[in-house]
Amino acid sequence: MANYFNTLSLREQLEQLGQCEFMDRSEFSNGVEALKGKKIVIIGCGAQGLNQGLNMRDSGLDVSYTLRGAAIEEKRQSFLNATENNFAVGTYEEMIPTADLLINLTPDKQHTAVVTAVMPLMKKGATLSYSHGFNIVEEGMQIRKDITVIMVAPKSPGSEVREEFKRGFGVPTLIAVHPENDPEGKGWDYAKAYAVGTGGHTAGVLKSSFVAEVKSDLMGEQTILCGLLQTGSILCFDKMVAEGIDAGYASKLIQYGWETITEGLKYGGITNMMDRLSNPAKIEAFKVSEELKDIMRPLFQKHMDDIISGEFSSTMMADWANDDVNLLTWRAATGETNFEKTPAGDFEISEQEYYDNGTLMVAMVKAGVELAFEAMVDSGIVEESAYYESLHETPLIANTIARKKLFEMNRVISDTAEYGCYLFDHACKPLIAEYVKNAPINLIGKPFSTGSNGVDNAELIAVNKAIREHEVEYIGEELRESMTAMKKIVS
Ligand SMILES: NC(=O)C1=CN([C@@H]2O[C@H](COP(=O)(O)OP(=O)(O)OC[C@H]3O[C@@H](n4cnc5c(N)ncnc54)[C@H](OP(=O)(O)O)[C@@H]3O)[C@@H](O)[C@H]2O)C=CC1
Ligand SMILES: CC[C@](O)(C(C)=O)C(=O)O
Ligand SMILES: [Mg+2]
Ligand SMILES: [Mg+2]
Repeated sequence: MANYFNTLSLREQLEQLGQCEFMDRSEFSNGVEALKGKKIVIIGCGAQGLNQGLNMRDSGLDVSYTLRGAAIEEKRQSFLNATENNFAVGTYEEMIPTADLLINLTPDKQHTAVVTAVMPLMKKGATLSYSHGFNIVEEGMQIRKDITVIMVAPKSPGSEVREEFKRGFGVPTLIAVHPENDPEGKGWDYAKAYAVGTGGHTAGVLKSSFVAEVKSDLMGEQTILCGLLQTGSILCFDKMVAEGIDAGYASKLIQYGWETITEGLKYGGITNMMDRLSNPAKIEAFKVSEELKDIMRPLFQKHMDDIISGEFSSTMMADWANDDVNLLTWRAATGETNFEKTPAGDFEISEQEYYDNGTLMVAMVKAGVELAFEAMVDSGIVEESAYYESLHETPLIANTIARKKLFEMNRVISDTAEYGCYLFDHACKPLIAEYVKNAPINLIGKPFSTGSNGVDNAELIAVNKAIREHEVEYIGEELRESMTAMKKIVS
């Protein structure tokens, strides 16, 4: 199998990378109709499998699960996830021949083996769905020609796919139909109905391509969504402790701080997050973010370049073939960091204090969102997609850190995201460690401005203008207009 993207001509690559159309809510007026009465079978009941299935069942669809034999015999967690939620579960042989829509929600590393095993059992004319297109795009998986191949990719961890749905909202979702596999022309109707079933249409759906989803998803998860939150957590914690701040306080400020400050981001973009700071802190955070952007820009660009060229996927697949040695080593090292090992202390921290004492964290988020957005757009990824993959999803990942720190984030995200997160973190930490170490103490753990809140008018006006005029702010304002059902998480 060859990397599918690399087999395309440059013209085709650019065409597929740029495929992205924001779908008006009226396009979902038929709701889940196209899948009503169809038999939906999900393979795997993990982070996405369980939560997508719960949403789809609540939306009136007929959902059941198939698991590999050993998972059923040994009553593994995936079996318990499905049965404790009263879903029917069966072996591949029992369930797959009955499926009209078979949804592959196993880890990406397993896709070639899983799809090879299930394909012969699929009935003629059935549909196969993915929530991430790595197997098709980076591994060049070939699917039987009578089978329709679609993708419904929530831009969110599985846990938040469910939590947002229960709040009456959803998560932005990319849908696609594989151009090589749409023999009956039903792919888009199925993908649309599926996105309604998971609640994605309430947040925004992009009609995209497998290629655009894969290249943007890998970039978001490696850099701003997971990689930089990990680097920032470790370095900000060590900095505070080195400056004599109570370790329990530092641990709590970071564990819950990302969630709190990025809630401001989700509601009103970088502008709103920065507006939550005092004027002097905002001016300082702006300067720091510009300096961090200059230091980190080459790293963000390298990740984007390696993702586009296929260098990243071949490196990760080499690790898969090497028993995940890098992944497991990095995972163990993360567990040994001081941040991870220090429990959050018993401190009351108000919502505003997370901003006031987290100027450096705000600057890191601003720098990371803007750099990821810029690198994606420079590579031909459409702004809407780059926005979902950088700004909108950051708070959804931050929610997982609030639950159980980096362990929880890396447990909940996919195997590709976990690998990419560590890869970025290991390159980013040495790059910005000195900068963070030498930063003034009042950038983190203490309020930036303790005395006067006075600032120079001209400087404040220039900073506000620069913040508001970044492209991510324009597209964000437009996309957030249709997010009328968005609900508050941090109160
Ligand atoms: N994690 C996330 O939040 C996101 C994931 N995605 C995509 O969704 C897909 C699923 O990822 P995710 O939910 O993280 O996966 P998980 O690792 O959470 O789930 C794995 C499930 O697959 C089963 N499984 C594992 N190995 C095999 C195998 N060899 N054969 C059959 N079943 C297997 C496991 O069951 P058992 O081991 O018990 O057999 C378990 O039920 C991926 O394509 C991912 O990129 C997309 C967006 C976000
Ligand atoms: C951010 C990681 C992700 O892409 C996701 C939750 O969207 C994943 O692969 O887990
Ligand atoms: Mg993703
Ligand atoms: Mg991903």
